[in-house]
Amino acid sequence: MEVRSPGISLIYRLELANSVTTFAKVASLVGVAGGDINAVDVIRVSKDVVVRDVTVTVESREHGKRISDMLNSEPGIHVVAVSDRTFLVHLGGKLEVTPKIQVKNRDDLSRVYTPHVARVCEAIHEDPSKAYQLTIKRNTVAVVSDGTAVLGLGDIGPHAAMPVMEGKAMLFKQFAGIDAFPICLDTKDTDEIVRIVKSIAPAFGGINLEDIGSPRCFEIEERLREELDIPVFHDDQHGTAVVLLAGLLNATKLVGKRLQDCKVVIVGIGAAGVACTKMLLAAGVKNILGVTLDGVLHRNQTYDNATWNWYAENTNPHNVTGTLDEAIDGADIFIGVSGPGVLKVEHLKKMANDPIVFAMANPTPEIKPEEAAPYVRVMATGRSDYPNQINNVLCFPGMFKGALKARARTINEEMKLAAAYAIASVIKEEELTEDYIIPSVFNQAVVKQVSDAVAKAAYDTGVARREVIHTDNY
Ligand SMILES: NC(=O)C1=CN([C@@H]2O[C@H](COP(=O)(O)OP(=O)(O)OC[C@H]3O[C@@H](n4cnc5c(N)ncnc54)[C@H](O)[C@@H]3O)[C@@H](O)[C@H]2O)C=CC1
Ligand SMILES: CC(=O)C(=O)O
Ligand SMILES: [Mg+2]
Repeated sequence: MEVRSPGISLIYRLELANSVTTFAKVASLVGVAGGDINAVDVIRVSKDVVVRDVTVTVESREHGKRISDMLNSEPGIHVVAVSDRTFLVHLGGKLEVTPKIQVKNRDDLSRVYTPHVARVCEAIHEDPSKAYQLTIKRNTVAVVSDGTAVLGLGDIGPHAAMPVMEGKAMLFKQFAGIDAFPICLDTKDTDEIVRIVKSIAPAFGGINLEDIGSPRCFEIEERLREELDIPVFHDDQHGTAVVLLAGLLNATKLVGKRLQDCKVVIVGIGAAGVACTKMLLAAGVKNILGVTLDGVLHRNQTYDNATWNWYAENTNPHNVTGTLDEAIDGADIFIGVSGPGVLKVEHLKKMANDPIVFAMANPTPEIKPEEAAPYVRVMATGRSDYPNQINNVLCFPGMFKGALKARARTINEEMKLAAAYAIASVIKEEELTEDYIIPSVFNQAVVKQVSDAVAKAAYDTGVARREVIHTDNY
């Protein structure tokens, strides 16, 4: 397995005194310190000094700081500033609202705004379904979070959640042409979240719930699904489950096992873990074991968490007890949706032949692919810098594109299964390899096939509200 270290890209702005040092000296110092110079720009030249921006890949923030301190201590080198290229990408946020038409004169003004806009308002008042034709509703999704389960970072709050939600909104637009608004709520109260989302729903054709901690996420989604007539989709549950199933369909095909016959161990029985389990049960898998921080969920115990009681009743057919150490014995498939470092090499050695490991915690997986490589047949993570990225971004753009296209009132099981099979089918049987069980996010066939399959499933199951699909409009 080819593994690349992602590294951190830093830009060092250096003032170099001409009489004392040279850029060659800088390059040598950075190289010896383990930095990898990727680019050099001259910012300013004078008789005495040259100011250069030197872009360096470093292993960690600490490594970057050591290089900065080392350069600063050298005669003739002054580190003016250090910027992290990732932070630069986020400067001022990643999104803006752009009007589709320009207001060039009073006539335009009177049409897009008062007085003539009033006629459009009245038309919608008379027939609310016209909101789909005359407002942004038909192609707009709210990405709603309360910041309580952001990636694997936990409850970091609504302000800190914004970069992720802006990122999701960017992906909606880039991959599916859907306009999405990041909305981070400063409340963890279930009733209040339901009330707020219902109140903002008129502007949107769908609601993508994101990074809301479990078990509250289950009730929030369930109530919103019942009370709203637009699709409500908790991405961390269903997006993840759809992509997981797609990956497993291909991985099991590759290793020559029937998914239904596999023993599957899932660690992290939160939003993603519960939904992945339900998806696998729906796909016919019988032997699933769920592992929490307290061990394997089993029927001899009653849990405070209602979902875990359901889980214990519906999984673990042999009523295994203990920890991951016991659960992993003879497992064909490991699914990690928990946190970093949960899976050890010792666990891998106990798995059945041709182990399949999906270590999906973000940003740091349950085991590093380079550590697992000698012991697994198929390895996948949630990250974009390793092969086999099992990430819900393969699902949500196409899922909503299909649902909006059909003007579906909900997203049902059939639409999710259709999406999973569509993602899996992007890779032809003869193309399948250990490092290619799931298509790239950048493969344009993904959104097309997913959205077509989802829209078809919406029509087949009677939840579509649009009579004819005019694909050109989207
Ligand atoms: N690759 C992907 O597409 C996705 C990855 N994820 C990742 O999965 C993880 C969980 O996400 P959510 O389910 O949304 O969060 P969540 O907060 O709903 O659930 C996480 C669960 O994992 C448990 N957990 C944490 N450490 C554990 C350990 N060492 N052993 C057993 N259980 C442990 C927690 O107690 C909690 O029940 C995160 O790291 C997230 O980034 C989530 C959604 C999509
Ligand atoms: C990918 C994603 O949604 C997560 O890690 O939470
Ligand atoms: Mg998420």
